[in-house]
Amino acid sequence: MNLSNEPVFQRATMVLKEVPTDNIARPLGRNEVIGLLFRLTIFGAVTYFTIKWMVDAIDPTRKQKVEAQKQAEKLMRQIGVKNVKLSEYEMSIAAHLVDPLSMQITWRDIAGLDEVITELKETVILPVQKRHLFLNSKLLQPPKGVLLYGPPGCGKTLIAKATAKEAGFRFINLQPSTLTDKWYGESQKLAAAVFSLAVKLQPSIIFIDEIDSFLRSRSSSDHEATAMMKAQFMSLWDGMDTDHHCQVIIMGATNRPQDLDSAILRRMPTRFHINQPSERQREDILRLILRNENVEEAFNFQLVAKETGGFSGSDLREMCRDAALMCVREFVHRRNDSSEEDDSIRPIRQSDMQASISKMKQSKATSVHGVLLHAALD
Ligand SMILES: Nc1ncnc2c1ncn2[C@@H]1O[C@H](COP(=O)(O)OP(=O)(O)OP(=O)(O)O)[C@@H](O)[C@H]1O
Repeated sequence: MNLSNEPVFQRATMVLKEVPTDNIARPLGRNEVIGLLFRLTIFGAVTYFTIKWMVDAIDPTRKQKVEAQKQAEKLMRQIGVKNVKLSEYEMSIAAHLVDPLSMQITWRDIAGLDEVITELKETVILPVQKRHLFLNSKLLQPPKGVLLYGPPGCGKTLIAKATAKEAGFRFINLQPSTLTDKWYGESQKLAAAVFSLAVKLQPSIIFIDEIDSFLRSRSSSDHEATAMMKAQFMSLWDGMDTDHHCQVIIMGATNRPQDLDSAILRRMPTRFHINQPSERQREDILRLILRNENVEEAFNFQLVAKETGGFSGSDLREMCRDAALMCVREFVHRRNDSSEEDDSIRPIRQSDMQASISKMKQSKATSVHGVLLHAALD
């Protein structure tokens, strides 16, 4: 013992002596125990909520989560799902549900893809709608994975949405970035939530546009978290595959099927090639796009189809919109220039379409040139 501190030590001993020892040794009374427990509970609760508040405050995704929750609750109400409890992660995924009221696309909105539609009806929709007919057959179960592949703008998303609408499936439009933009560890919870939500909402379609962007061939340069998420995604998929009562279909769309992981391709045995439309298909698409528009009597659809080789459905729509806008512009100029009260917009003429075709060809050539230049610079 350090004797230089002796006075301090002596004072401390005196203080201790003054404390009645029976106060320390005696058991606590009932009220004291209750009081103590009460204080401990309050202290625990305050600590818990303070820590929670601090964690929430520093979480950069908090605002997104709150928004996602509101959106999800609204959509769940719209699709008539009640009394289904969702986890926080399922809520984030539910925000990507497509509102069935806004999803009005049916087979009638798709032109030139009759063969694909017939096959989809036979292989995907019928086994779901007439389950009782297929119950005993293992061969004729609806596929758990469907791949739509082909160049951009040719109707893959349209096909997926129309399938969901016609079959009465709920449609989860999953953007790969929803899963990949998250913090480490969150991706896996979100991937699990995709499947658990789809099961809770079944029958449902999980649509993954540009599926190659997150399920591409695995490579050694993959981030550890990405590799784990991919592996987990596949095992969840397999889990669903073994459950014959599960009515969830994963529908993926890609412009680059060659980049997809072979294990993913194996899980998507039902594949549809949605190719660039042929001349005949372009004519059908043009007729569909212009069905409710004011088009001059002598309009030659066949000629337009002939002159738009290499155009996608989306190009054709843009081109028609451009031609229709020409009529509107002319109407506005006419009204500004003259005082006469002419309240009608003239029909779309062949010459408008011809001008739009030239414009579209030019813009396509520029963008191809841009892509090539980019590739050369890379
Ligand atoms: N076969 C078609 N019939 C009618 N409209 C079509 C067709 N193909 C494309 N379109 C038009 O082009 C638009 C884009 O099509 P969609 O989004 O389905 O293409 P996509 O193949 O999914 O393209 P991306 O690969 O870029 O996602 C549609 O909204 C529609 O207006």
